[in-house]
Parts: sequence; structure tokens; C-alpha cells
Amino acid sequence: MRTPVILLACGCFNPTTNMHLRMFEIARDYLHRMGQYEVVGGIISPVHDAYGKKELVSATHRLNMIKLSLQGNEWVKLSDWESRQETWTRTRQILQYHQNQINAYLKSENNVDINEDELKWMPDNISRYCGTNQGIIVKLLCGADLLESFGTPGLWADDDIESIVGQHGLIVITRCNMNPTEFIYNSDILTKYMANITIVTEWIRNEISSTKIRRALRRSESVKYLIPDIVIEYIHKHSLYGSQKTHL
Ligand SMILES: Nc1ncnc2c1ncn2[C@@H]1O[C@H](COP(=O)(O)OP(=O)(O)OP(=O)(O)O)[C@@H](O)[C@H]1O
Ligand SMILES: O=C(O)c1ccc[n+]([C@@H]2O[C@H](COP(=O)([O-])O)[C@@H](O)[C@H]2O)c1
Repeated sequence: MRTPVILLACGCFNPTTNMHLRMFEIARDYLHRMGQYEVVGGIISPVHDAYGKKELVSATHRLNMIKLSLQGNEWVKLSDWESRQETWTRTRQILQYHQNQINAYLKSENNVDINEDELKWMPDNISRYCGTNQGIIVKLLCGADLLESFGTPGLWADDDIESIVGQHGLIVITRCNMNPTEFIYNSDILTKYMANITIVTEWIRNEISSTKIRRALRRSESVKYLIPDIVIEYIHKHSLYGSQKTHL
């Protein structure tokens, strides 16, 4: 029997690129074909403004751009829980919060204890799992750069890495010039929990990143087909990233 899982991607999404959306599709496709997991849904959790990364536009804009990007997408939902907290929250807590809410919902009688706001990011078909006594695991979906950031001294707590990989698990999408398999080999904690890490190879290599999109926008270069048209229009309308509307 397949283990039901939900894929949660965290990050800045500054702005959303087509690669963020593709990441969910190739992960779901690969996991279905491998047969171990059943992907119940996907969640995007944009980072809090207090994360304070250079050039980060407000969470309000980033949430709006994700909402626009997800129009017509039936299985990936936006969660604003992280951005509504008082300050930046560590990824371990974000995974735990969403997993606890989902499993509490599945166990609760008539779902009386669940706040309506929390339902917005839950997969539409979640009630199928009510009464099955089958817990749902929320896994962290990320690119290989996020995995490699585990090795940045002082950035992640060892306990958190152990909990994220041991209790949730990782689905890692390969990125240009990165070797996640070697990175795992070099880490004792990651090697210990290797069975909980799935590497998905993006064979159609690309170097799309939000950094390059912001750079192009600043220089008034076209970003069409790299991010959704509707997001480009939003960026121009709100003059984000130093963009000036020369063309779509
Ligand atoms: N081209 C890509 N290939 C694989 N994963 C990607 C790609 N772009 C983004 N991701 C993943 O999407 C998640 C959210 O990414 P994030 O918002 O940090 O995007 P980014 O493009 O890496 O941003 P920035 O360039 O601003 O650092 C991360 O796990 C990141 O690894
Ligand atoms: O939980 C942690 O300790 C932790 C440490 C560093 C980064 N993160 C998360 O990882 C994501 C990094 O995004 P970025 O754009 O800086 O690559 C973002 O969602 C952060 O909240 C999380």
C-alpha cells in the first residue's frame, strides 16, 4: 500500500517562477511512477518578511503572485500560515504545523475543531482519508540548493535537520552544477536517513532562478515563458524589482 504524502515547498518565491511550479509536477510524476508514495497534494509556504533576504518584496506581493501562478492548478495550494506569524519560523516547525493540522482534521469528529482559515491550504480531496486511520506525512520538497544549504555553518540546527529528514523526509529536485547524491554521502545525518530522501532528476536542465528573473526585470529584459504572464503583469503593475514595462 502506498504511503499518503503531501509535498510542502518553502522558500522566498520572489517571484514565483515556472520552475517552482514544475518542481511539484516532476516530483509527483516521479513518486507515482516509483509506487512508494501517493501524493495527496502540494503546499507552497512563502517565507516571512522577517527572513530579511536581500531584495525580498513583501509577503503580500509574494502571496498574490503565487495565487496568480496557481490559477487552474488543482492540487497545489498556497499556505499563508508562515507569513502570518509574528516572525520568521524554522522549516521544521512549518512541516510539523501543517502535518499536525492535517492529521488532527482527519481524526476530528465532524471536523469541529478546525478553523476555516486552515482549510484553505488543505488538499481538496483530503476528506477521502478521514476515518482511514492512515496518518499523512508532510515531506519537504526542495531544489538541490536548499539541501546543500544544510551544510552552511550555523544556518540550520542539527536537531532540525535530523527531525526534517527523519520524521518527514525530503524530495530533492536536481539543479544545475549540484550533486545531491555526493552531498548526502558527505553528511553523516543525511546518510543515516538516506531511505527518507528521494532525488528526482530534472533531465530537462534549466537555470531558471528568481535571482536571474529579478536581474532581468531590473534591466527591462523579457522574462516571458520563464514566469507566468499573469505574474509579469502583476510585477509591472506594482513596479516590483525595479521593473519598467517595456513589453510583457
Ligand atoms: N530551477 C530550479 N530547479 C530546482 N529547484 C528549484 C529551481 N528554482 C527554485 N527551486 C527550488 O524552489 C524552492 C523555493 O525556491 P526559492 O524561492 O528560494 O527560489 P530560487 O529561484 O532558488 O530563489 P533565489 O534565486 O531568490 O535564491 C527551493 O527549494 C529551490 O531549491
Ligand atoms: O529552518 C531553518 O533552520 C532554516 C534555515 C535556513 C533557511 N530556511 C528556509 O529555507 C528557505 C530558504 O530560501 P532561500 O530563498 O533563502 O534559499 C526559506 O524558506 C527559509 O525559511 C530554514
